[in-house]
Amino acid sequence: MNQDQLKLAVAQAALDYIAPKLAANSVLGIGTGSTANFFIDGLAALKSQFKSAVASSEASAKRLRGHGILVQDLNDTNGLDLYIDGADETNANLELIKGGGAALTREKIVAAAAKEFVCIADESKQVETLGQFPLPVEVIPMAREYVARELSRLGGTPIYREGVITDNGGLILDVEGLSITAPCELERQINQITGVITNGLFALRPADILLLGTASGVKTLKASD
Ligand SMILES: O=C(CO)[C@H](O)[C@H](O)COP(=O)(O)O
Repeated sequence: MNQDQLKLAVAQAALDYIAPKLAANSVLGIGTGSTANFFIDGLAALKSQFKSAVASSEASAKRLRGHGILVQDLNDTNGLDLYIDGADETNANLELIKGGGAALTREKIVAAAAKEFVCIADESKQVETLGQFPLPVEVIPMAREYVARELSRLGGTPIYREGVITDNGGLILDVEGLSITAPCELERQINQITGVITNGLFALRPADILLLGTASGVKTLKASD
């Protein structure tokens, strides 16, 4: 199976996982990226079984609406039942790096508001220690170089993702060369830097369940399985 086939398989597994949990008033948080897109396309068939979706990006909102799924503003909901999204990296604790698609801040907000976070990823995303994938950090534009200097002091090499402006008007620095052995601590530390909107570590709010696409089928993993 190639990577796209693995992504499709985990998207289908996520649809099977959430289907029995859906109710007429369910509001779903929906992520961003190619794996999430497979999920959104499959979700169209279930649209009569839940109320609405809150999207973690304008791109996902557009795709959801294209399938006739009602998209709500998070502020108009009373929280989310489930959040389904991909990841750039995951470790055994289901701590993640996200933000390869520059949607990390809204993804983190949607994750925070959700009762259950279902992560869907192919096996290339599984690592022992987070940090092989450069850690995205969203910053206020005028703080870009200041934040970059502070991130260098933490031992990383920040690279400005040129030409990218997030849905929030922020910029992205991708921090290379980090070996993240204490993800919660680093997540807090980076968020303390003035000018940082948020960073792509999902350790303080990790996934609750990981559906991992492997050559031998989709595995269902919980933290430290
Ligand atoms: O965090 C994300 C977007 O900001 C995505 O979940 C992450 O980049 C994975 O993307 P893909 O499913 O295309 O591999």
